[in-house]
Amino acid sequence: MLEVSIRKTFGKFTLQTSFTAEKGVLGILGSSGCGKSMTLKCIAGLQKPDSGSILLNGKPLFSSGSNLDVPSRKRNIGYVFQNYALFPHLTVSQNIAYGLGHLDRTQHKAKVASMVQRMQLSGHAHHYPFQLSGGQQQRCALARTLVTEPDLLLLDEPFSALDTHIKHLLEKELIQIIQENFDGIVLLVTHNIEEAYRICDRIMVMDQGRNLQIGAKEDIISNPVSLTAARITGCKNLFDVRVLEEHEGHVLLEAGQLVFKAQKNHTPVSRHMVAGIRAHHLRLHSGVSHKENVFECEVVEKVEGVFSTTLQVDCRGLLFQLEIAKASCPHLTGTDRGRLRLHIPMKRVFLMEPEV
Ligand SMILES: Nc1ncnc2c1ncn2[C@@H]1O[C@H](COP(=O)(O)OP(=O)(O)OP(=O)(O)O)[C@@H](O)[C@H]1O
Repeated sequence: MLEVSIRKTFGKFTLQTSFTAEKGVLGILGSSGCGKSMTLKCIAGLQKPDSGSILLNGKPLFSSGSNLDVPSRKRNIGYVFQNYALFPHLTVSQNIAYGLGHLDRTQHKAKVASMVQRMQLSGHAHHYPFQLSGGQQQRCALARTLVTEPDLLLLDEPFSALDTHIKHLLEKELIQIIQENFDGIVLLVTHNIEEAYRICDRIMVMDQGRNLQIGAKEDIISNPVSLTAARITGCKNLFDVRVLEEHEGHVLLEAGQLVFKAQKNHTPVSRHMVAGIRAHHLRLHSGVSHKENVFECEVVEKVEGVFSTTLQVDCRGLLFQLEIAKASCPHLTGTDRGRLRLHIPMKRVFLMEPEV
C-alpha cells in the first residue's frame, strides 16, 4: 500500500494532499497546474515535500518528523514520463538495460532479453528510439521501468502527445501490459476523465493542490462530492435548483420552469442546491411516454460523431446536453423530430451544495 500525506509550497502554489493507494490503477485527475505531476515527483523523490510522510508497503520513504528522505534511486519506484524520455543515443536493449547497473552481466542480459520478448520488441532490440513507432516507444519505456521490478509505477500522462486512434490502441496495450507484467500499485496522471475511466480502477480528483475526492470510478461518476468535482469529471448539465418537497427517498426540484424528481444522495438537503446529470445518462423518447420525469423538448443543436450524437435540447427554457449512441436514436432522423421528449432518470441526478 502507498500512504501519502504531504505538503509542499512553490511560491503561491501549495500542494496539500493525503491519500492511500493499493494494488491496481489509481488515476489522478485534474486540470492543468493542479499539482498532479508535483504529487508524482514528491513520491518518486524528485521533489522534497516541506512536511509530511510517504510510506510504500509499510516502509517510510519520506518523513519530515524523522528527518528521513530516501534518495530517489533507492525508492524502487518506476516513473514513465509524458514523452517516454528514452535515451536517443541508446538502442532499445541498452535503454532497457539502463536501470540494471547493479546486476552482473549474465543476469543483465537474461533480464533484458526476457523483457524485450515480453514487450514484443524482439525485432527492434538494436533499433534506436527514432526508428520506433509511438507504440514501440511506449513499450520500450515501460520495459525500461518494469525490468527494475518496481513496487510502484508512476505514469505521467503517457498518451498526451498521441492522436486519438493511436491513443486508444496504446491504452489497451498499456492495460494488458500492466495486467500481465505488473502486480503492484500504479498511479496514472491524466486530465482526461474518459481516459481515467477506461484505464483506472479508482480515481482521485484534484483541484488547486488538494484532492477533492477519491473512490471507485463508478462512484466518482455517479456521486461527485462538489460542483468542482462534477466539472472536473466532465459533467455537462449542472443547474441551480430549489427543493420544493422532500420525501423519504427523493426530492422534488424546480429549475426555472421545470419541476422534476431526483433520488436523494449523501448530500444533506437544503433549500437551494445544484443538480447535475451526465450527458450520457439523459434519454430521448419519441411519442407518448408514461415514465416519470419526461418532458417535451426541442433539439437546438446536433453534432454527429462517428458512434454517438451530441445534442443540445431546450426543455422549458433549460438547455440540456445529451450524448446518445447512434444505434439508440433512430427517431432523431425521422418525422417525429418535433415531438421529442427528454427523460431525466431520477436515479442519475446527483445533488450538491452550491459553491460560493
Ligand atoms: N519547479 C517549480 N517552481 C515553481 N513552481 C512550480 C514548479 N513546478 C511546478 N510548479 C507550480 O506548481 C503547480 C503544479 O504543477 P504541476 O506540474 O504539478 O501541475 P499538473 O497538474 O501536473 O499540470 P499539467 O497537467 O499541466 O502537467 C503549478 O502551478 C506550477 O506552476
